[in-house]
Amino acid sequence: MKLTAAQRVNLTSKYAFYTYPIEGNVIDILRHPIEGSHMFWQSADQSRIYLGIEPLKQLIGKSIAQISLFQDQFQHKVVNLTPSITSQPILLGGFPFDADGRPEHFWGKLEKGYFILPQILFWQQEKKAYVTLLVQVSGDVEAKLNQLASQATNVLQATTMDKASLPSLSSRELALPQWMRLVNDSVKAIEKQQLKKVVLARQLELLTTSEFNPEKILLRLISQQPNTYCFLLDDGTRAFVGATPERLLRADKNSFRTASVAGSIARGETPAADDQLGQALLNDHKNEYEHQVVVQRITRIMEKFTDNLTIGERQLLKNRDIQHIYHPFIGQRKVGVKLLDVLKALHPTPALGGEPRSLAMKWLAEKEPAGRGLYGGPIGWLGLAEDCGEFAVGLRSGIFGKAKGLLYAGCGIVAESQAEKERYETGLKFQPMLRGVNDKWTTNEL
Ligand SMILES: C=C(O[C@@H]1C=C(C(=O)O)C=C[C@H]1O)C(=O)O
Repeated sequence: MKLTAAQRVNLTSKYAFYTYPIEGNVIDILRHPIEGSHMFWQSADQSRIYLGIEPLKQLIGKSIAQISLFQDQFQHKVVNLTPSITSQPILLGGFPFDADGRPEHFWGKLEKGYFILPQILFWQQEKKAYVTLLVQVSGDVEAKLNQLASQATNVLQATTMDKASLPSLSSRELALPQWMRLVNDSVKAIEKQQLKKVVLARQLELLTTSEFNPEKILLRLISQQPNTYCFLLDDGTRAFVGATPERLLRADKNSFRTASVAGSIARGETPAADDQLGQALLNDHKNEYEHQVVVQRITRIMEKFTDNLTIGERQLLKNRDIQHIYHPFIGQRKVGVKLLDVLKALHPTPALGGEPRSLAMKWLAEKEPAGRGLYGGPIGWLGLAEDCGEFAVGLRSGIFGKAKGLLYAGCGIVAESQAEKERYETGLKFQPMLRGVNDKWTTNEL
């Protein structure tokens, strides 16, 4: 297959980029072996898919402010703004839940944030697939372009990986008694009115005698979990993989969108049972309170950054294994407000941290049994030329090495919480990843 250039744009005095239409779809490329650092991201409505490989830059352990500065510096160099936002250079990656939180060394280079500026970006919009190549304009540009084009072609033409058998697995809930005690201690702190809400996470360790294949886990998640953001961020040694239902922020030219997602219950086996569970969730005082804490904070923040903020109707967000209370938010961007300004103000919402924010973060950093790495952090893409992009909350996820994986799940604790019920709720939240690792497996077997 030969790539025929559709469009060349000299975006900056330093970079040019070339976009080519390709056949097929980007998800199928995941069936080919991909070496080195790369990231895949698919929006929950599947309207936008990215697969970035061969990074020109890796930005490791950078704060939101530092990534914002990188974007500013890039924008200052822009001499020719592309007419379409779809084929501009983007950063792909994730921020940590809390860079100052408890360490968890298993995350390796990903632990405190990891972004790539891919030279080869496969992307898909409205069912059409493209590849955009980013070339530095110095030296022999033609040779560099040819080199990248042949690398992209090799990936497109590689032989599909075998349908390897599912790995043999064992699992272990880590620090469970300690976590249950922490639920009780958190309830006491809430009763003393030190805290209003805090979200406690725990880990499930997976071990295999063979090797985990993160791409295959991702492919299973894509087919098993419609209506979720599916992602994989791989630095070459560790892969963070997940299928999250929660939008943190989407920025288009004129609007910002976010969502409150909090309050959870299982799915029912029949439509009637499912409906009954959904109604029970909507009518439950504890879950509604957990949700309202999130709505109030998000409203306060979004009012600062948008005009005409609209909060959509309260509804149920249903995923394969779990349903949540949910409100969509949309507002018009105020002039001069950047995506990352809003992201910094929103993260972490009380759906993942707690209320008040700083007290909850201190509580988690001191008391949670393990560090979260990128779990619960923003994961997504950022347009460098035009300030658009989308970040989801990195939930229903896990970090994988060759023979070990760590899954994470959390739940909101308020005064009415009971440790055993919260343990059950986190069990439900492990389920999507367990299914992704091995579709014959459910938490009932833990
Ligand atoms: C913390 C998680 O989920 C978050 C907590 C929820 C809750 O407490 O009900 C619901 C959705 C998410 O905002 C998780 O999945 O790990």
